[in-house]
Amino acid sequence: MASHIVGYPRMGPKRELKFALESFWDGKSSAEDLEKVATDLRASIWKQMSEAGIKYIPSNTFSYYDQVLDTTAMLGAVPDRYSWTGGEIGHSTYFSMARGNATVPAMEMTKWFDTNYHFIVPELGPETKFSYASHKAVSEYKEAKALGVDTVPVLVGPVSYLLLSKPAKGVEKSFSLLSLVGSILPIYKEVIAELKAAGASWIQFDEPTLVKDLDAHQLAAFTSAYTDLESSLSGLNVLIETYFADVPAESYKTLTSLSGVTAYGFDLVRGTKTLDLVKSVGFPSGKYLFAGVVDGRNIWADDLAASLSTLQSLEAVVGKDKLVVSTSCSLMHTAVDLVNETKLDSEIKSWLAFAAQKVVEVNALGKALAGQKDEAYFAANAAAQASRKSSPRVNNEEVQKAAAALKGSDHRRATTVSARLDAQQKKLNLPVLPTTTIGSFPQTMDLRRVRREYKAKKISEEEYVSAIKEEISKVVKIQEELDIDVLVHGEPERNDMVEYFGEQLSGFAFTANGWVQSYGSRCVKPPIIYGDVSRPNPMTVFWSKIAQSMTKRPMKGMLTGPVTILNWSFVRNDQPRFETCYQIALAIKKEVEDLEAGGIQVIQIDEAALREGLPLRKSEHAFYLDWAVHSFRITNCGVQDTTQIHTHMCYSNFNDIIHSIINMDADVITIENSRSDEKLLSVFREGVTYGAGIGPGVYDIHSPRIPSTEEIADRVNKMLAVLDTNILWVNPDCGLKTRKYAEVKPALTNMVSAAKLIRTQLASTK
Ligand SMILES: CN1c2c(nc(N)[nH]c2=O)NC[C@@H]1CNc1ccc(C(=O)N[C@@H](CCC(=O)N[C@@H](CCC(=O)N[C@@H](CCC(=O)O)C(=O)O)C(=O)O)C(=O)O)cc1
Ligand SMILES: N[C@@H](CCS)C(=O)O
Ligand SMILES: [Zn+2]
Repeated sequence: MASHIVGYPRMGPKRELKFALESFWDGKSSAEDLEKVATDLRASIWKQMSEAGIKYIPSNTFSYYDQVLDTTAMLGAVPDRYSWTGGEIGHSTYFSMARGNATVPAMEMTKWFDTNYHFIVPELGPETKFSYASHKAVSEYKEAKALGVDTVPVLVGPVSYLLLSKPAKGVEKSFSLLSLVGSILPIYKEVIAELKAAGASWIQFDEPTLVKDLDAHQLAAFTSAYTDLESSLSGLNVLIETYFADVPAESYKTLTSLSGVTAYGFDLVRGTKTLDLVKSVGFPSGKYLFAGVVDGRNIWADDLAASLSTLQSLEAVVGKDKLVVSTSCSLMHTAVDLVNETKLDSEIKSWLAFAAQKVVEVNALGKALAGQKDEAYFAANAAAQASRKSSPRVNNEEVQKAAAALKGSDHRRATTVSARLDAQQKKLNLPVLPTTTIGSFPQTMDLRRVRREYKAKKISEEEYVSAIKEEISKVVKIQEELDIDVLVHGEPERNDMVEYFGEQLSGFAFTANGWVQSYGSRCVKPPIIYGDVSRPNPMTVFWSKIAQSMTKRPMKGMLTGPVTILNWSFVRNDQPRFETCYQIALAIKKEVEDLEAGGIQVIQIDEAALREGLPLRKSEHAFYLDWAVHSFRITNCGVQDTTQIHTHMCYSNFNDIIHSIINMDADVITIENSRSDEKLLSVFREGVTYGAGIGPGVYDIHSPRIPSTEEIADRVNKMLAVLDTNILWVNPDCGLKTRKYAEVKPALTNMVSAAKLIRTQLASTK
């Protein structure tokens, strides 16, 4: 029985690619140095899969930055502003598109479906010229072949590529991206011809948009694209890979009717309904089913007995020789190798499988189906599954009871937001258009070193506390000098806004090397939620009280909300996500109450990831929003009217969920906005009644650019045209942790000047 891997992490087990990239970008190493690291990483991945016995090993899933950007490079679809003059796209043009350069900003980055990975959004218009400008897919295929590994080259499919693109500036309203299908297919045909000439016998097209709600026109694009490619593809086995959810029934029909396609890959972890479709509707005879039973989005060891039983039931439908065991999606969304986790305790470790271990699981399932079951391996797996189910570390009855008691009730603060804002204003006495920041201040090398040395026990607790206090005091002073109204402590004690809380909550484990790529060279280390969640001790109160003691101005307590902790962690798969979310909500509630008791009058509960956690299919939105918003309200429903609750959100595409946001019932919401002013403001223009405080970001923190006072004032004035003066706050888009002080100080100076300028104008027109 054959086995297949959809894709593999690129960063390397110790983030070798990250360090090579950053060193190259800093001019500290050459292109050859970078390429050598990349070549070695690819070789070791192919070797590992080949030695494990995987039959269908992917190539071209490596990337220097992003696979969608690689496709843009392959198609030569470089926006004019990068002044590319043709030929093979080199590092300079490629990284300029990804990161911008001294004169030109980067292309837009957005979330890859509902993952924490970001891709670079192609910008296409009627004027875009396409040409075959990156031979990466072919050269990687040849590179593997030279190492003795015959791989399956992977391409982002043409229809998903177009559906994930955005219309170039100026043609936003008038242009249909799918009209370009005829322009990009000739390039795909050139790539296919070269792959065939190089000896490829399989090709994989990733078409993940097939799991979304598609209309008839979009579905027709799949039929016409693959019909057009059919003759070029003849002689090749063609796999269309879908992932992240089930394929809707209508799309399943279209997909399985495509001619020229040999195989279909389905995510059977998040797409259990596809499993039902295969069984009830049927599967085209003679075609291969790549059954994604091993979860690529998580770190749990597979329940091999359960997967084997699923696979056996599929065998009966598609035939023994047509079933291929696979991962649910690319393994790039999970951690790399459990072998490097030397500090994780052995019981928890026995429950886990990272990418390297998942490759072994896929192969073991394939062999078991072929009658060569490794009994010892399966028995060890069954024992680990049983130990996880019954472990007292997983189950905490008290927490389960408290979480169960939450269901069915509303958990809402007793008074209206306007009454609360009045009560708070009496205490806080803020000016109109109060200024604030989102939480983090620049994370300098020194600060990272202090945290690292403390973790490694190279400095004492005393030295650590004193270094962090000094940093907080510096940040407080800067804000007072800038005359910001509501201060933050700068989050210097936090490695990451989710990992930091995970490290302090019970029911969480954390890794030493469990990095997952978030964008480019940036990685996150999601904590692992393995058991019922509780908060043994206060997590932020110590630092918040110290920070508040340094100033007379209000100091925001700074927490990450339950939905964001959930969405950015590896979550347990033995209970519904909402159960875990309610448990985290109760833990954060205790922290909120302790902050309030400690004299903190303004508490921000970040829900940066609430929007991105929205399910891919509309039919599931209402249920998610209901428990997500409820979880947020649980955290703060018990505070006094005079305690001001803020929340902050990134990715401001809120128009479709504005009523849920209002329903969160926060006193103030700060929103990332500066790249989409118009979008956000249009909601309010359309007459949505909004009475809480709101701070749409007035400048983009992702860019080193310093906004002028006039520019910020102009933005604020635009907002005042649709929002009441007494509810508007002035703040940047998001936290400042990735910026330098040389950028932050002038930008905030201009922000405060803009607020003061408009306050004066408002006072004179009264
Ligand atoms: C807001 N965002 C976040 C997301 N997800 C999260 N879980 N957290 C987020 O904040 N998703 C959406 C966005 C994504 N944005 C970012 C932005 C920046 C990063 C980033 O910079 N990541 C760092 C690692 C962060 C971290 O945990 N650092 C630790 C440890 C530092 C470390 O590993 N040091 C090295 C040595 C390096 C050195 O400085 O010498 C080591 O110890 O080996 C810390 O700061 O203490 C990154 O480097 O990629 C990610 C997502
Ligand atoms: N408080 C966090 C929010 C990031 S989304 C920060 O400022 O970094
Ligand atoms: Zn943010």
